[in-house]
Amino acid sequence: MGSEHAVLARLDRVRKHYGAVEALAGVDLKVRGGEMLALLGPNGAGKSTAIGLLLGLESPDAGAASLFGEPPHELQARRRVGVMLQSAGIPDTLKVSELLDLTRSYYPNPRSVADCVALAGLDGLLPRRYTKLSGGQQRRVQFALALCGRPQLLFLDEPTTGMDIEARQTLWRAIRELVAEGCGVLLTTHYLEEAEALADRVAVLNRGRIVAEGSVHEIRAHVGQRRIRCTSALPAEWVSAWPHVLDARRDGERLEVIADAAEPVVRRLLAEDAELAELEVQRAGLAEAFLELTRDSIKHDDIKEAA
Ligand SMILES: Nc1ncnc2c1ncn2[C@@H]1O[C@H](COP(=O)(O)OP(=O)(O)OP(=O)(O)O)[C@@H](O)[C@H]1O
Repeated sequence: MGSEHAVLARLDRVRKHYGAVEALAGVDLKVRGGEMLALLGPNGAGKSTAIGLLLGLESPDAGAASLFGEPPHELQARRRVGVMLQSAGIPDTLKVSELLDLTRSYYPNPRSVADCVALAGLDGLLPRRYTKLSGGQQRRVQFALALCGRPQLLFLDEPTTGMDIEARQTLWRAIRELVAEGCGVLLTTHYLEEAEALADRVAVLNRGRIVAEGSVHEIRAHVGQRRIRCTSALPAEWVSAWPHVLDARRDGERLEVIADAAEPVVRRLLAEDAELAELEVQRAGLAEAFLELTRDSIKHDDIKEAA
């Protein structure tokens, strides 16, 4: 295996409790070079805890965390990492240019200011005071600070929260460029389209457990749901009561049906409505897969807890 896909960070059977809360309940995770891993999960699933352990900000109760094969708190390992966390802890009296110069000075071979500005979309922001920037602009500066040391591994904890579409697309472009250069990226996000657009692999965390892991395609394939769209006058409430139909809704003339099997539903749609047109059947997206996976595991846990 080339160094490109070497494992840069890993959790091995990691458990972490906060009092009675089991934040991670035996998690295995690997982040490789030249790859983006998206860590998805509902609020409180354990995503930030996993990142905190990989960065050495927290210690596991059991199992092991490692960064470049070393304990994560080792300075040598941490120098090779760029981090964008939800709480930034940035000194707020400085201008953006001063923040960038200061952070670049920590690294032996930093990226040029011009590169950082281009990658993070900081045009016009360098002379501005960090505290006076909008939330989305501050996130862009945090991204520049995360990448200015030429990290081999980037941790991005909900990086695009508060960004407008253009800023989000600039960040996506930059992330793709960094991954193509061989950087490993661990991304957490609540925007599933972000994971769908960027991730090579997805791990879904729920209640401290990995409930699914694989490519976006594999995660989608985990669930058998199909999305059926057509132009039809059939009432959505009626269709939603048919066998195999999980949900049906109307958007103007278009009827959208989520089903656990496409063929019987399509046959009945065609039989009930001779005028039906523009029929499309798709595998459901990551959002549906994610909801189903996390819903199933909640049910599963509830059953186990009740037993
Ligand atoms: N320092 C702490 N003290 C006590 N409980 C904590 C602490 N940090 C996290 N927890 C709890 O551990 C669980 C996992 O939290 P974590 O922040 O890792 O979730 P998350 O997946 O990052 O959530 P979000 O999407 O809301 O950011 C939650 O129940 C949370 O309340």
